[in-house]
Amino acid sequence: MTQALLSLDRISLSYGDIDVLRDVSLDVMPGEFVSILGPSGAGKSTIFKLLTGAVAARSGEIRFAGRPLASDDKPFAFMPQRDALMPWRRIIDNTTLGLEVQGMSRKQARKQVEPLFEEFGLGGFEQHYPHALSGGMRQRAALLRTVVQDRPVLLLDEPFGALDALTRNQMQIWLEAMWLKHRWTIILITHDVREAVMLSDRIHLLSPRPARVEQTIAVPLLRPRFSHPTVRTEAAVIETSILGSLLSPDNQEQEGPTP
Ligand SMILES: Nc1ncnc2c1ncn2[C@@H]1O[C@H](COP(=O)(O)OP(=O)(O)OP(=O)(O)O)[C@@H](O)[C@H]1O
Repeated sequence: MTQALLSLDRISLSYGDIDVLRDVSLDVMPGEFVSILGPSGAGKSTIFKLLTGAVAARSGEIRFAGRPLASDDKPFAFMPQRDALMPWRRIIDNTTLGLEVQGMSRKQARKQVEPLFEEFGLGGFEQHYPHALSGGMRQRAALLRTVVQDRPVLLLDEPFGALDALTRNQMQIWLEAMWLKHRWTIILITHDVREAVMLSDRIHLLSPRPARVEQTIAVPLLRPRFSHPTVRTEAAVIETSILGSLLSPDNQEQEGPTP
């Protein structure tokens, strides 16, 4: 059996008195597209903060490639909810930012990102500023900045949450095509059940806070999914079942005060 690339084993975490994660266990296989789905405030973004070292667990273990994750291990490239493009930097220089932070010169970093602009649908926009780009283009630029860091795992925190429905759908189709080509290991946080079903190999469904993994759902649908009419029908059945779990009375209760 293939070894998990990443595993969280019984992770618990609090912010002061607020219990956020309680015994969260999940794993991600190499090259897998995994989603984390759960109610608002459950603790989804906290899992990414934990992986990127912004917060520490009270108990439990994170393992990466079979070893406990050390504090100076940096196997994750993180794309935040908002694109976080710097308005005063041209798109090319926004996409080099992650590499520059790692210590690469801007000149060298530009050489690395330039060949990828066409593939990310940004060809010809290298010298533009972010305000001149559509919402979808800005998200692709933010994803390009994340991908070029060449880390083993991409952490995408609701990357399409702020987009209109049509652009969002186009971005999902594009992301699946890019994933099929590159086979990145992706963890996607989303509120959108259909998005999780259409994109993921597996979905880790969180309970309300304090979060634990309520269910892990395999999505064994053919790919590419968006161009298969029968896949859409099968996806709708999985989506209905997940919505049933999320909306069940057990899943509506929150423990303690909402901060
Ligand atoms: N720095 C912090 N200090 C105190 N409480 C926090 C802090 N960060 C997050 N929280 C609380 O922890 C809980 C989990 O937050 P988190 O952002 O991880 O949830 P989420 O599932 O990503 O939410 P959403 O889907 O709404 O983005 C929330 O109740 C939030 O208010």
